[in-house]
Order: sequence, then structure tokens, then C-alpha cells
Amino acid sequence: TQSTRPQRILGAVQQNATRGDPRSVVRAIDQYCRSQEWAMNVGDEKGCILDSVVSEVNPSTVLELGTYCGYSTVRIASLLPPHAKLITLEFNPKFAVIARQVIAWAGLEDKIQLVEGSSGDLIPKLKEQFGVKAFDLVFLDHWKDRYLPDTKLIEECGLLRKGGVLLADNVICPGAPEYLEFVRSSPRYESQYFKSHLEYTKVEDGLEKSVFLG
Ligand SMILES: CNc1ncnc2c1ncn2[C@@H]1O[C@H](/C=C/CNC(=O)c2cc(-c3ccc(F)cc3)cc(O)c2O)[C@@H](O)[C@H]1O
Ligand SMILES: [Mg+2]
Repeated sequence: TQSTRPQRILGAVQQNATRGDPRSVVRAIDQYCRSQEWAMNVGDEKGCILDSVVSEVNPSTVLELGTYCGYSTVRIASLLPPHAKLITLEFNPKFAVIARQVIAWAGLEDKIQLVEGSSGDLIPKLKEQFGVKAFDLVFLDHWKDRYLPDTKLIEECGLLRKGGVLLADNVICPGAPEYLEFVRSSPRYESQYFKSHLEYTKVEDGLEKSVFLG
């Protein structure tokens, strides 16, 4: 029977990456998606910007919206300090199954909690169910029209600490215009655009980093 793209990405990891070596998992996915078939990972070019923001924030708690195959999940978690935790939300069980195996191959199960479900349902439960006080960093990479409503929900639930950072992928391509307008015009955020390219292509895209001022 025909395999799916996420299954083929997992295969590339199992064939080309070293168990327990997160950066080799990241490299294996990038090499596969650049040479065999495109996939919507944040990718190597924007991934370097992601790395620099993660290193700068040095977060204890991270929230990722939209796991997909776990590429950015592994990339972020590989940079976290020893007791830091990353919670990633994914509502497609087929993607979650693949992401769990990619995370396991990287040996990052202890740092990453993949929660299956929709961000809209799960965000209000994160405090009580997962003992989260507030996030230092949120990486938005799920449905683009959900960036703004979920940001408002995260604020309402008091899940973003003062100085906490929102980092959004794809603010140019496919684009998140309402989100961009909101974070750039709101006095409660200090936003900065990092120009880059759509993963594995020459098309313009970029990341928007927004610091929550409280
Ligand atoms: C709405 N609440 C949600 N809660 C939990 N998980 C959610 C979710 N929405 C979506 N998801 C999951 O996130 C992932 C969705 C990501 C959506 N991303 C994109 O559409 C995207 C699309 C492109 C893209 C760019 C150009 C192009 F021609 C074609 C595609 C590039 C990207 O980097 C992207 O991130 C899936 O795994 C989905 O199941
Ligand atoms: Mg993306």
C-alpha cells in the first residue's frame, strides 16, 4: 500500500539519522525534503533563525502549535537547557504517530510532551492538566488563520509571561495577515520581522518575533 509523506520522512530519519542525535534527525529531514520531496517543515534556513531566538530566550517552557512530523519540535528541544519542557499540540493522529517516532529517534521524549487535540480545546486546559504556569516561548506553525485567535486565547488564559516571546512561521507565505497586523499594531507587543525564504525554496517568507510586554 502507498506510504504517506510523513511516513517517508520518518523512513529518511530511521535510515540516515543516528539514534539519540537530534541534530542528525534535523539534517536527515532537511536533506530528504530538499532532494526528494518538499514538506512543510520550518526547514534549515528559517530553522537557523528559530535556533537563534530559542538560544536568546533560553526558555524553561515552550509551547508549539502544530507538530506535523516533529521537525521543529526536535530542533527546538535540542537547544533547551536540562530541565526545560516543550509541549507540542497536534490534532491529526496520523501526524502525531509519526512525530512521536521522530521524537523518540532523537531521544528527546523526556523534554517533549506531544498532546493530541486542537489548540482551541487544549490551550485552556494547559494550566490545570499540565501544571504549566506560563510559557517563555510559543512557536506558531499550525493553520495560519488560527494564529490570531489562539494568541488571544493564550493571553486570556494568562499563559504568556511578561517578556515571553511569540515566534510565528509563514507570516509571508502562506501568510497570516490578521495576526501580523495585530502583533505589529498592539502596544502590548514589540514585534520584529526576520526575512527569509519558504523552506527548501527561493520564495520569500519569514518569521515574526513578538515580545509580550504584559
Ligand atoms: C487549529 N488548531 C490546531 N491544533 C492542533 N494542531 C493543528 C491545528 N491546526 C493545524 N494543526 C496541525 O498543524 C499542522 C499544520 C500546519 C499548517 N502549515 C501550513 O499550512 C504551512 C504551509 C506552507 C506552504 C507554503 C507554500 C505552499 F505553496 C504550500 C504550503 C508552509 C509552511 O511552513 C506551513 O507551516 C498539521 O500537522 C496539522 O494537523
Ligand atoms: Mg510553517
